[in-house]
Amino acid sequence: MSAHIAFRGVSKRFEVKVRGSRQHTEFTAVDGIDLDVGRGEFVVLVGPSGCGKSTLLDLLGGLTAPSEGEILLDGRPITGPGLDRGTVFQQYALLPWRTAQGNVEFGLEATGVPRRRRAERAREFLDLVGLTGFEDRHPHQLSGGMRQRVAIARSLAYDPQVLLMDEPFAALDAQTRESLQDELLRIWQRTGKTVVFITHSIDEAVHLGQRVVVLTSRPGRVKEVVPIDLGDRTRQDDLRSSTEFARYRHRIWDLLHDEVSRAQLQEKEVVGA
Ligand SMILES: Nc1ncnc2c1ncn2[C@@H]1O[C@H](COP(=O)(O)OP(=O)(O)OP(=O)(O)O)[C@@H](O)[C@H]1O
Repeated sequence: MSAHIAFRGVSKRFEVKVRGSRQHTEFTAVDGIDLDVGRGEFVVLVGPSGCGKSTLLDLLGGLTAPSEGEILLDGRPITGPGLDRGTVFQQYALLPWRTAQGNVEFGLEATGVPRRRRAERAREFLDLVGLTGFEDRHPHQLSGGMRQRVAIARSLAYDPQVLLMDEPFAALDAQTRESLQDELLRIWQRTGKTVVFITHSIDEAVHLGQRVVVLTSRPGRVKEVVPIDLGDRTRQDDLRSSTEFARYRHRIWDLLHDEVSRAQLQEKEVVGA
């Protein structure tokens, strides 16, 4: 199961206090976002710090509502959180007192799946992320990469249509990160989910995305959408050192470079204000 996502003129403003006064002012985090993500597509969002990437994911998750515009999931507006969307954050967000198995089952408890079926399903998805044999370990007995695999298994087990990933591999070492990227691509191919993935890493964006959406500095707008045509990445050993990979990396770096400089200037203005 997967779903089509449509952002239609989405803006998000926050009320913020004016420093040194009781007054509030409006702060535009993202502005006029129009974007379609196809069923089963893997889209990566990149942009300078503070450009509104997490805000967009919160909107998709239904944790906040747009100030303008709407987000449609298979044509229906998102009005709140739901089991049709699963989220994986940078921090593992696992329950420390539950085993890997217990954490994955936890995700299923809200869905009304009977207990025995929950256990089977949890085992199935722990197997999918390569954790067979680790079912009974608690989070503190697992490595960072393994914990993130549990988080992915937990999100997939209740069969959401969309997987939302907010820098899920940012806290991991380079090798673990690369192997989890490959694993995620294999899981995506097997499950056919629509994936929206946020990262600060250009390499990660090129490696994972079928399209990379480059956002402008604050307020976040779509600067450019770059289609990445690298074929089936799971079948190529040394993709990251290929010339096409380098070309995409350079293209996105170019697009981001100006925006990052602008974002740094904005930060200086805020600090100096
Ligand atoms: N609840 C809130 N109230 C006020 N401002 C907010 C709120 N949430 C986010 N912001 C502001 O909106 C802007 C976008 O934040 P967001 O976290 O979406 O950016 P980001 O691109 O994910 O940043 P980073 O890459 O650093 O994680 C920031 O300037 C942030 O301070």
